[in-house]
Amino acid sequence: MAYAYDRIEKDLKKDLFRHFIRAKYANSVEVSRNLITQFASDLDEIAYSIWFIPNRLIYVTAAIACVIIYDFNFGNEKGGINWGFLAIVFGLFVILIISEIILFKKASKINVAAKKRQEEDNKMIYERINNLEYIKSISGEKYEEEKVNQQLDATFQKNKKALWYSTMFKTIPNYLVVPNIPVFFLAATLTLAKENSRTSAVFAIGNFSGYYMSVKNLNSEVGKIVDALLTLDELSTNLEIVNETVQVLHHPTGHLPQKFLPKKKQPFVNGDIIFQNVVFAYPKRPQQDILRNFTFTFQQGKVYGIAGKNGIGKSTITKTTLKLYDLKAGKILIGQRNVQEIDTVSLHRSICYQTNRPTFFGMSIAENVCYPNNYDKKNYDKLVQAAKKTGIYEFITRLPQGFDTVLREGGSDLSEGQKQQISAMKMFINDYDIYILDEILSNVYPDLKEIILQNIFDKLKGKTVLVIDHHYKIFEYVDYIYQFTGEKLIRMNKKDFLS
Ligand SMILES: Nc1ncnc2c1ncn2[C@@H]1O[C@H](COP(=O)(O)OP(=O)(O)OP(=O)(O)O)[C@@H](O)[C@H]1O
Repeated sequence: MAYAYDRIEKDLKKDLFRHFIRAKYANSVEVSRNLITQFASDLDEIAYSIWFIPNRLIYVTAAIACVIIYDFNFGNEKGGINWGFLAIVFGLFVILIISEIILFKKASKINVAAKKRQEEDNKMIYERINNLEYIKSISGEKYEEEKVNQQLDATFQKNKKALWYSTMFKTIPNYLVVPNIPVFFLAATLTLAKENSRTSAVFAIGNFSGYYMSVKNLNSEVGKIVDALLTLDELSTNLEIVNETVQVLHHPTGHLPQKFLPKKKQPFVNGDIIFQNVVFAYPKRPQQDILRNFTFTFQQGKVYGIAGKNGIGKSTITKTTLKLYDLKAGKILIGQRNVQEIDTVSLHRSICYQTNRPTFFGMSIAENVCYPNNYDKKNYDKLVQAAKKTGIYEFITRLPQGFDTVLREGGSDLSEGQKQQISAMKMFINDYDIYILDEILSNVYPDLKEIILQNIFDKLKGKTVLVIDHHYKIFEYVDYIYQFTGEKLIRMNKKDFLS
């Protein structure tokens, strides 16, 4: 059993662009990593263009010169034009040009395919990074930065060697040296042609066939090289990706480009949450089962209040619903789908998880509130409304940048109550299927909390809502109240409970 993000981490180890994750944090070693990658990528581009442009020119010019010289030589010897020889030469030319065209087409095809593959890889990696970010933010777990950085450094050193090896011994020779071998033959032919036309004819044929062979070899080599460059373990030689990294690094909010975010999709048909014989223990304490053969159905559209002793496992019910951890046994289904099979980002897009300890990314208030969707300025009015409903509008408008104020990572520049109010804005901006409210607004003063709760529960009508709290006043808004024991949720009489 492992933390969900540990699992994702493991997957990421094998990715080409793993170092990318940390590149989001400026001033880190990743900046230099990316610069080296960019350099290598540029070099590759240069080598590629050199091979395709000047080399072609040299060949074609030299080959035409060669034909003219040979023809003159033969013609002079035999007292006329040697049509047979000329035909052979032109025949070879035709083969050469056709092979050039095939090669060019193939190379372009490979490029298109490679680009598509890279885009897919990028998308997948961005999704995973996003998942990781979610899990970090939602679980409140501290990401093991040191450990990850050490791993990344080791990987980077390994990759650096692989990169230089590839550049020095694969890319440059393949693109520059190999195609120039026939040029040497061509030069030799031209020199010899002056002295001995028969020898020169042999050289001419040797030259053309040599060239033809090398083009043919390159034909397959191009594919292999592009592939080798792309699959270089955990390393990006792709300029586009590097540019994206640079964009991410330079973006004041450091968040991921929208095009790589997974499209919003409905991961389940309704908001029923079904726990089936769930056994769960935290990975750090595997012997201590918190959920012990727990079975329960939370129905779509109902509001549940969950009470219980400290440490009994109320929050654990919600954390397992969010797929933050693996289960020891049993299943959790949401709208008939096993949560383990639902993509984490889609799952978290459909579940609004509010706690008394909200965390924030180092991006603007507007972006934090809209996250994981991108903030669209068209939604400004929605933001204003949400801020008013959560009683934080005055505070935000007093900030010089208002909703565009960039928060410190974690939101350390806000008071605890303000964090909870800003986080609660999410409920008025985005539409979710399931809402988990775990001791929300615990630091907001009682009168304001009352107003905000009224607004929240007005908004959440018809949604599945799980409310966990020790301040039972919030349970006035719920349909059912349950007491959690670790094994069971025991239904309480609402009136008696609240009196
Ligand atoms: N990340 C973790 N690793 C190990 N044990 C944990 C972790 N998080 C919680 N626990 C343990 O799991 C048990 C249940 O915790 P949980 O947070 O679900 O309780 P709770 O009922 O919500 O408590 P409270 O009302 O105090 O918030 C506790 O004994 C806690 O110590």
